[in-house]
Amino acid sequence: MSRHGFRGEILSVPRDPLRHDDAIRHLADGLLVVEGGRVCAIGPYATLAPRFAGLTIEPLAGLIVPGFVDTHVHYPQLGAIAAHGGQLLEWLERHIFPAEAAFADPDHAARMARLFCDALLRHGTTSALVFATVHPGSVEALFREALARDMRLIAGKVLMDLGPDGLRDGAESGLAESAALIARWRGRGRLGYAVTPRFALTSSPDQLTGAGALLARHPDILLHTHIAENRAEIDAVAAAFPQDRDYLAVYERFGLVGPRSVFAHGVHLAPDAMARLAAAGSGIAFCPSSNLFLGSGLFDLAAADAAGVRVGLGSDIGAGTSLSMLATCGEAYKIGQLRGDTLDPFRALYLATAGGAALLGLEDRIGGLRPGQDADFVQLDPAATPLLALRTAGRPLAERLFALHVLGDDRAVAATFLAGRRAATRETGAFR
Ligand SMILES: O=c1[nH]c(=O)c2nc[nH]c2[nH]1
Ligand SMILES: [Zn+2]
Repeated sequence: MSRHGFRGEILSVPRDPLRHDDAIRHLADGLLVVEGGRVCAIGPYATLAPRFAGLTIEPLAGLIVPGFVDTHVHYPQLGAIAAHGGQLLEWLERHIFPAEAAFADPDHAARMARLFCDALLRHGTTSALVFATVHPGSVEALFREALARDMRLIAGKVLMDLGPDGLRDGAESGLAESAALIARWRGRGRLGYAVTPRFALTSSPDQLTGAGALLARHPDILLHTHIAENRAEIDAVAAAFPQDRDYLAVYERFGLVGPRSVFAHGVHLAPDAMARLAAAGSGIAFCPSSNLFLGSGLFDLAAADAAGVRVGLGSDIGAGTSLSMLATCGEAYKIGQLRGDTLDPFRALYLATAGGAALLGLEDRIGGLRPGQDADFVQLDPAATPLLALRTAGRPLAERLFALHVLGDDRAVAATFLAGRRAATRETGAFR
């Protein structure tokens, strides 16, 4: 197997800085050695290079970080980003359901899947947990594009037998379609499947029961849904499920709350629900730009941390306002400011990389640039714009990183590497 080296400034945060003093790995002049798509070695150039005589070494300017992990994003909503007016339930009806209905057309799904994968890579996102639509073809289209690029995507057909006209499956047919997708795509490339009920309001008890059974039957798949995002949504769930003590209890009753469950938002979870999530080993995708855009509320990261709930970051396009996980870190910081809880830039990078990987059960595979992990990484350009250049020149690492969060986006991603191969550059876009 051929080896290839990359030399540059390398930063990774493989463990949570909140819980580990030595979490930050910084190499001012580092060497990353890749073999067979995996990290073979990583360390200071001066000590590592002599161990790899004859190695082809490519210098990379800027800052090398692990590929970003977006733990909650809706690919069919890419064209509905920045839709004006209305909080969650109204926004879904007005903007999102019509956009998703268009995915009944396989050609549209194929076009949007291509655009989405290209866009993820241009933003430095190499792994993601993705909502498709109710149409099985929307998952097929996404998996085809991700497989062709060797991206690590986890996705699922949306279960919504109580959805609006034109965007509904049957309780049974939706589950059968999910099972068929699992059988067809499991184990191909770096793809994964998530059972994906939209939220408690759009699935019947029969469908939620079946979702729980499907999850129990397949120990390698995830559960991906929304929870406690918006006050009106929570009131509607309480009215629809009067026998359950809170929103989480609905999912608990149907066997949907476990160590492979990822819940988007959790903005309005009471301490008791946070504690139950932690005890179950479930995690939350914190989606700051979405929560601000829809006026949903301010996620309490400190409460999740105190309870011991695993957290990753999500762009939540189309409610989110940027696919960039750099920008998402910046938005998470602003929510922290409004809560009196200052988010450290290294912790933010952890949440956007190894923390997200852990949320998806992929901590051994991605997120930390550790030997043996997939060599998915990003070359950031701290001087991508005149303002970034002004703010980062000669500054300490923490300041440069924070400036990238607040001022950066896809413009600051010079190149994205998948399994050690250049998969996109700022100049050329993504390669197919
Ligand atoms: O942010 C969100 N986006 C959605 O598409 C959705 N559906 C249910 N709840 C949701 N929240
Ligand atoms: Zn969402």
